[in-house]
Amino acid sequence: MNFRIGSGYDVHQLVSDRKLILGGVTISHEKGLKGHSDADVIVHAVCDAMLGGAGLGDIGEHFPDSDPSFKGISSLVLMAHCRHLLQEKGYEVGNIDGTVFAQAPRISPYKKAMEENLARAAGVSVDRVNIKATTTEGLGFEGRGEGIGAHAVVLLQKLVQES
Ligand SMILES: Nc1ccn([C@@H]2O[C@H](COP(=O)(O)O)[C@@H](O)[C@H]2O)c(=O)n1
Ligand SMILES: C[C@@]1(CO)OP(=O)(O)OP(=O)(O)OC[C@H]1O
Repeated sequence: MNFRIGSGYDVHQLVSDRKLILGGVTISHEKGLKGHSDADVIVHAVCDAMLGGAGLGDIGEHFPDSDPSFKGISSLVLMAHCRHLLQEKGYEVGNIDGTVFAQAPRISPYKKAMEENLARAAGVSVDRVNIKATTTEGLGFEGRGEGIGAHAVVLLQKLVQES
């Protein structure tokens, strides 16, 4: 198979005593996301899409939250590891499309920096990464500012064998 596709979804709770890190960018906000790692919800969704596309399970299976070595870790480090797992299966990232569901803060000023960080971790050029954001029009847990959700789709392509 030359191509495979994966999807990922994640949610983290917004709490007062944490930094808000999205796509590897620290964003000034009164609350941050709670988690064992840096709780970078969009990177987690991308990791799950990478792993799912390759038939490699999910992020919690590879990086359990019971493991102290992952406490506070940058999720971009976990994503770079996912890239190596894909390589071992003979795949590389084709493109990444992700969506952040957040009533606040405004994500658009940070999208470019997020795309650059994700591209670096995936080992692809930045034109292969797209990050979108949407409010939920005040509805649901994201709309009430209780948490942030993220969804991602990742295309995987077969690595070209060098002759
Ligand atoms: N946290 C967010 C949410 C949305 N945006 C940008 O606003 C535009 C409109 O969003 P809707 O809620 O009406 O879908 C859209 O272009 C989003 O990129 C944002 O920057 N931060
Ligand atoms: C990333 C990991 C690992 O530190 O922890 P969290 O930051 O809590 O994130 P989550 O999306 O709940 O699950 C994956 C985890 O095992």
